[in-house]
Amino acid sequence: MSFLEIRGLSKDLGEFSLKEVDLDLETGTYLAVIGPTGAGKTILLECLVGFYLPEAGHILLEGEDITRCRPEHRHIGIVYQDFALLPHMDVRRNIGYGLRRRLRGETLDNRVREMAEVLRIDHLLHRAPGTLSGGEKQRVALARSLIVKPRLLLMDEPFSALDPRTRRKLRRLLRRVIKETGTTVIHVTHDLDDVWSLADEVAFLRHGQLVQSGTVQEVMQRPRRRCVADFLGINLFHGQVRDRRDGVCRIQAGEMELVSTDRAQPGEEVRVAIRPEQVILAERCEGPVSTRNVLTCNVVDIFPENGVYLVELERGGSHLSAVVTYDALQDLRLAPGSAVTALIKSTHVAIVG
Ligand SMILES: Nc1ncnc2c1ncn2[C@@H]1O[C@H](COP(=O)(O)OP(=O)(O)OP(=O)(O)O)[C@@H](O)[C@H]1O
Repeated sequence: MSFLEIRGLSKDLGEFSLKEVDLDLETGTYLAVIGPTGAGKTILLECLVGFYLPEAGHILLEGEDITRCRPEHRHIGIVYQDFALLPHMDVRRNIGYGLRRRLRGETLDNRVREMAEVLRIDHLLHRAPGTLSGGEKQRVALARSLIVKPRLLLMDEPFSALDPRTRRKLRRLLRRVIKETGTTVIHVTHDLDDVWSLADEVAFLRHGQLVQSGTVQEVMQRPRRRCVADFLGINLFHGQVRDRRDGVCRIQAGEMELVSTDRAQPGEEVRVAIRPEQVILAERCEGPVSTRNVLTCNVVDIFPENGVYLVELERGGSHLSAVVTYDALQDLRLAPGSAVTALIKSTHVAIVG
């Protein structure tokens, strides 16, 4: 039995439906839920917290079937992108809100102060939410959710309204607090940095369906479906294993022959994933090199992206993306129509199924 078991969870909202989602989560695991906009990530969280009752399926938390439980009986916390603080209460009362019926006076005050210290907002307890910065509000929202020791903490894009520096600081703080408290988390995000720096596992949703889930390494490095690869910006090819010898497989993928250290049987149909940042570009390649994949390509297009450049290459009708810096772009004199050599280590050609 897993800590959280979601079985065949379906919710029909007319124009959109969540379709038979199955998911298992062990205690203390941090799961990131990713996927294109409108995939149903928020609706999944809202079914878990009890805002929506599913038409079919079950949610078992620590073995207890909570599918039809009222939200307040589930002991599941939720943190939203817009913080959802109570504007007429100061920070102290906001943080202590969930404990107000169980604790009073000094005991409540002490618990609030302890949690505020953990999140480094103890100097803000007297302030009204309206006077806080975005990062401060989000720390108050986290403190308010964590103080009740939820069995499960759900977060819906909690950092999206914050600037990149605040986001980085808050991620570090959150990682520490979550590990210290042993909280199990499901975090919906569009930011792949959240996935890399916080999550143990990832689930990818699309059109209301769970397409792939697994460890961060499995999903982020080895997408098994085209839609996941496209979302993550990873090259994915279909091919057939021609042979396997000397510890490597030779795979024919369209006009490209790729060499991989991963295992597969000769004749097997496989999918192969290559991360764009693991494609090295060179003007030409003369003489022997240790890299097993040396492909002469044409540059189709070049796009700036996050401070680097994405170079779209073509070889015999197959397309391959590579990432280069501005300096490399200049040094190699890359431009649409120019020829370039792509070098990929056989350890970076991942057979994903
Ligand atoms: N109450 C509702 N009735 C009908 N459709 C709804 C309802 N709530 C949400 N939807 C639709 O369901 C789809 C999924 O919404 P959801 O908010 O879960 O997507 P998401 O994956 O969280 O997207 P984003 O990444 O943009 O936040 C959307 O097309 C949305 O318009």
